[in-house]
Amino acid sequence: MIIKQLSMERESVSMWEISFVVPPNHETLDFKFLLKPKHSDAPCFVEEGPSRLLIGGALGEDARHALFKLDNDEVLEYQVFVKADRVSPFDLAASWRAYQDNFRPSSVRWIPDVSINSAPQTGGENGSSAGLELDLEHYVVPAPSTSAHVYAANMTENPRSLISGSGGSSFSSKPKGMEVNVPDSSKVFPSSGMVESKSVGTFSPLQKQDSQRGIFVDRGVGSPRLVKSSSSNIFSSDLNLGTGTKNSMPAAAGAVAAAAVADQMLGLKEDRHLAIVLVGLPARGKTFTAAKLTRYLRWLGHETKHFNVGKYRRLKHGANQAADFFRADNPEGMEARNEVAALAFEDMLSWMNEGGQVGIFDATNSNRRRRNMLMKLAEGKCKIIFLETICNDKNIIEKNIRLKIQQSPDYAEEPDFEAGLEDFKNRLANYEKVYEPVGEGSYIKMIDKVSGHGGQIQVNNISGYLPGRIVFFLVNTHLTPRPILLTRHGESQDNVRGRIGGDTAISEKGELYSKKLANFVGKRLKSERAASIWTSTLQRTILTASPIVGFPKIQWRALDEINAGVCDGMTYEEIKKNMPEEYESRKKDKLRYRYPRGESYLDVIQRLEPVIIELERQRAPVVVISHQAVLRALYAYFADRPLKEVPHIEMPLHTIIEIQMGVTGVVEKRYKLMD
Ligand SMILES: Nc1ncnc2c1ncn2[C@@H]1O[C@H](COP(=O)(O)OP(=O)(O)O)[C@@H](O)[C@H]1O
Ligand SMILES: O=P(O)(O)OC[C@H]1O[C@@](CO)(OP(=O)(O)O)[C@@H](O)[C@@H]1O
Repeated sequence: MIIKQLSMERESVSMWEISFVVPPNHETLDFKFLLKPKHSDAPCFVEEGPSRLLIGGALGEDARHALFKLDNDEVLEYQVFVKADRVSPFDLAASWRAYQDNFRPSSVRWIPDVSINSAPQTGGENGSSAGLELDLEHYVVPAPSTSAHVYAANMTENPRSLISGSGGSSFSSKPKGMEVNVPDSSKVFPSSGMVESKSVGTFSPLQKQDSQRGIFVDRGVGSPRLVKSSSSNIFSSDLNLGTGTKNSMPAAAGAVAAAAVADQMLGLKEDRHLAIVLVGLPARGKTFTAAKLTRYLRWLGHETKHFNVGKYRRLKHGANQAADFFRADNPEGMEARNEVAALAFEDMLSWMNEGGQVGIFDATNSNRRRRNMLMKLAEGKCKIIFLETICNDKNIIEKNIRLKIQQSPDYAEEPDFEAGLEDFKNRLANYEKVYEPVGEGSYIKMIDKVSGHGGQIQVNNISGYLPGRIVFFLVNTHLTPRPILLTRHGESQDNVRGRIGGDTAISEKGELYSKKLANFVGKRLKSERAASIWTSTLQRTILTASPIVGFPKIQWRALDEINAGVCDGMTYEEIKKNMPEEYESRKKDKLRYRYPRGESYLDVIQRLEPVIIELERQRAPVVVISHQAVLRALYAYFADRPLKEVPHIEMPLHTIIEIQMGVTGVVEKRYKLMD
């Protein structure tokens, strides 16, 4: 679209920009121009006169000037040349929504209209018409803040003993060169982290009180009872087998699979805590892998923490240590590095002693001496599995290194990228000289997992439920970038009536969404050959998927909505009235509450584990059309949200959540196609 301003209004060019607005029946594609203040949030103005028409997907040239009456009765007149091969209904609809919302342009659903003063003279390659290609951006709505762009190492545990006031440190001096720009993870992403109650199935003080009063109804996975009773402590107290601490393992009744709980009960004491010790040269994806594994295990209900020795080093010795600090023949550097490694490991052991289950210990740990030191520290306290990441592809390593210079706090204060690069390569060379691949103990080696061929996993001396799951997870994960689109079905007839569960068809509005979704998917995945559409086995998702063509559709029972058991088909009001105890129990603990003869959110998470593994394994895009509770659980995995938040995550109808899995982790984008 080229917009030419009439000469008399030249001075307004810096103040206004033109967009368009479409009346509510925008499917007919008539529209009006919209004059938007360029640099303020003030209301915008709709063009005077009759609507313009979009004919056959193309906007013919319209010689009519666009007239805008401003508040002060001033009239602005523009000559607008439309030069677009195609104007998308999506653009127009989005524009209408932007107008509808507050009668002002939305900075979120930004409309790539052409600002008056940057209009190209003629429609060349760089002309604005390109901006009018169907632009799904118009549907973008803000996603809740996530840690997606935060360097994973910054999200790891804060050193107990290096943080002022926590005491117990072998470092008595104040950290020198204290890193100032390490974001406090709780501030960046308040919800990152763990289930604060330390329990996903053990009773919390709250539950205990309630159960004593006979109110709380626990139908956690581990509970044998279905009847309303003060049953919450049956499972968990029996399982308090005694590390002698207040958070004794296992703490996962109702959350993790029974086999894991059994392992915790029957295994040796030291086997009840697991340390996954990363091994590898710098820039081999250790922190990346550690963060991903932490997210997976937490989601499954295992208490897991990520300890990054780099963070300890930065706090103790400053962020800008040059490559020499990492030389094996620099005794001071070696001592300092071993010291912070030991400190981080001790912190991890202390946390395990307080009930922590899996510690992910993230450092190079690249020679036997260091690993021996860790094994000594772990003796009788936890089981160690080394996880080595090996990469033989020079191009990938080069890319990783460049990414590291950009992301790592080590180079945050190095303005010269090339200087940073050289220093990091020298550091790497220092590590390479003394690197000894793992050959001892229990280990998992990930070799060339990032190559196009998927690489391989080597495993030695691995047993037990959790190590087995970890291996399975690692076998299936990869870094091929691809989008995963999550959406609820279009509005169902039961949604209209406020009834939960059921298996009704979709409403008229739901049908409209199914068409819009099909359009969206067609556009978004138009260049994807191998994408697939996953639905549940319930009508409302299958019907929502039906207008989508050109992609295989798969029905998963695991994607069916939370089973509301005896409450299926009721409204929340009816449950409150007829089964007040059930209603209250759910309100109190929506995560653990299990509907009589139905499921809890924790049950849903457990049954979704194969879905997560399959989503990790797929290399092509996947569209998941499912239900509110199920999508909350899936989303929580990708967004690294703590379990306690899962039942309360907003999961609106008619909105697509796009998860991009790629080299820097998980990035989210949301599109709202309609209300
Ligand atoms: N298994 C892997 N092999 C090689 N590169 C990987 C692997 N996993 C992730 N990466 C990539 O390596 C980059 C740098 O990883 P990072 O975790 O910071 O390295 P490290 O902790 O080993 O220094 C990541 O951004 C990711 O793109
Ligand atoms: O856990 P709550 O918040 O009740 O949400 C789950 C409920 O959402 C509903 C709608 O109320 O899901 P959906 O329509 O997406 O299948 C119910 O079927 C389901 O019981």
